[in-house]
Amino acid sequence: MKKEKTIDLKWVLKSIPSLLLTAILLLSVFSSFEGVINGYVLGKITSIDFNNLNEVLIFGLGIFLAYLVTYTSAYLFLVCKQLAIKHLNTKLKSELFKYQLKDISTDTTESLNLLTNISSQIEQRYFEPIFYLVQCFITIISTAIVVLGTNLYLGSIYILMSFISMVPSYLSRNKLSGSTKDWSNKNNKLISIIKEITSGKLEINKYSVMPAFLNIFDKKLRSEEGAYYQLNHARFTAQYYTWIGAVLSSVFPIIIGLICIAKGWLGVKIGTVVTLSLTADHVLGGIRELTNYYTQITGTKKIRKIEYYELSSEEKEVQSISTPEKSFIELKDVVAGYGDKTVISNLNLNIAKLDKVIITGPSGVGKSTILSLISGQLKARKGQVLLEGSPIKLSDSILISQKPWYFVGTVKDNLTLYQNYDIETLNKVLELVHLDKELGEDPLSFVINDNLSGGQLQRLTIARGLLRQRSILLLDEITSSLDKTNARKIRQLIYNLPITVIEVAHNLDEDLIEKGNIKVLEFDGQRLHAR
Ligand SMILES: Nc1ncnc2c1ncn2[C@@H]1O[C@H](COP(=O)(O)OP(=O)(O)OP(=O)(O)O)[C@@H](O)[C@H]1O
Repeated sequence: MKKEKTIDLKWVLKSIPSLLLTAILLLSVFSSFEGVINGYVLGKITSIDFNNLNEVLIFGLGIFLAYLVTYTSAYLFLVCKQLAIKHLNTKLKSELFKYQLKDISTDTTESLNLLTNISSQIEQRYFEPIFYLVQCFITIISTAIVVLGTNLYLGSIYILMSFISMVPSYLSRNKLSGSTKDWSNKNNKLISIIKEITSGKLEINKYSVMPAFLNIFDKKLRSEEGAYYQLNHARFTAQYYTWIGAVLSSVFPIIIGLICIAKGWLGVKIGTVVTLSLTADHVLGGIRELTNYYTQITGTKKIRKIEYYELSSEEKEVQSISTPEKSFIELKDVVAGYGDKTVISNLNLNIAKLDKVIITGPSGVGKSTILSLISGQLKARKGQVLLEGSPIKLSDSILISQKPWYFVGTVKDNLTLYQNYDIETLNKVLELVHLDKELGEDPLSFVINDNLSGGQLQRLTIARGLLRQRSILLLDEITSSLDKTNARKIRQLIYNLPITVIEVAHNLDEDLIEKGNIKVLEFDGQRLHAR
């Protein structure tokens, strides 16, 4: 099921503790005086009585405290902002990782790109600007009060004209957003090719085909760098138009002010124009910065939209459908495929409880696709995949592939996945998969670190599933990377397990098939025939 999560203002506000948010707002107010404090102090100096030393000293102390409060607030604002960003980054990365884990269709490259590049882009171009935008907004209000207090009419003209500078960034936001997404896609492709080449460097060197791969790498690199250049070019162009807007918005009010002086209108004096031009610059500057931050924020719209495909909730109550008594796993008129391609059409299959079934057939006909359907990884486009009459779930089966998953850690951790199980149960499953005697005196404490064979890892994965009492074991070509002896050993083990087994295989062990009463089904791409 396709889902979407957007990192937006509501998400940001919910992620920061309210006390910290209040502190940031208050500190923004106090630090906003930075823009007007010089003008205010210089203005006041003209009205001091220099014959009164007390008044001079009180004024001196007053301005010292005003500067101290303003700049201490500016410092504390930065500290609190960074603390808030720490909260946001932690939540963002942990949520992104969570979505990546839910989404079985994404690969490692996409996950890495999201957790590193995209999250740092969101930090720098969304989280940071939000705080500066708030600070700018408050600065604009406090300076606007001073400007309007100097001359209401001309001051209003200065402020209204400053909005011209917002137009270019508003117009360029879509272009910027598109360029950001384009760069992100190309960067994704570059990371992907780096991963592919580095993981295959042994083969590449063995067959002396490095130049061809370097050529592909160069092409992707050029494409990514080109997109990065286009992104920055779009940013600078937007910035240039913003500057032009800002120039127009500061020159027009000066001209109007000068006309007012010439005509003797609105009580404007040369001093008013000078004062307004000096202080109003901070309103303008604030608006210019505000539009800049606004441009950055809107430019991240596409990368803040996280799309993921989640399997439907496993806990959801499912409606039971009546099925023939013997049927355990049932595929009913199933249609399935990938993208535009249909691989399975109207397939029917019934497997009884504890059956041991091998599915064989030509390469590429869809045998693994049948396993993906039964494992719950792939959803049928039409028809039903049922377990005892209810839709099959991801958690109903154990799926073993050629390359079993493990992590560096003890056998116990790899079995329990940090859940609580008693030692006796753990030893029992190790015994079932014959791993109890191969890993030294204390097999549960054995540390796995690239030191187990493919077959041992497959058996460890089976034990992991047996521990969780899964009733179906799905095997996808597990013996293709094992030698004959090991392949036979693992099959003997599997065929004797008290659960339902479905194996996809090319190489069959006819001896075991006969002795174990194993059913062999041949898939020709259309139907499954008993051999
Ligand atoms: N994730 C995927 N995305 C797109 N197409 C896929 C995907 N997985 C498989 N296919 C395509 O579906 C078809 C069936 O693939 P599948 O792996 O099920 O066949 P198979 O019979 O198991 O093949 P083999 O015996 O070679 O492993 C193939 O044409 C394959 O290219």
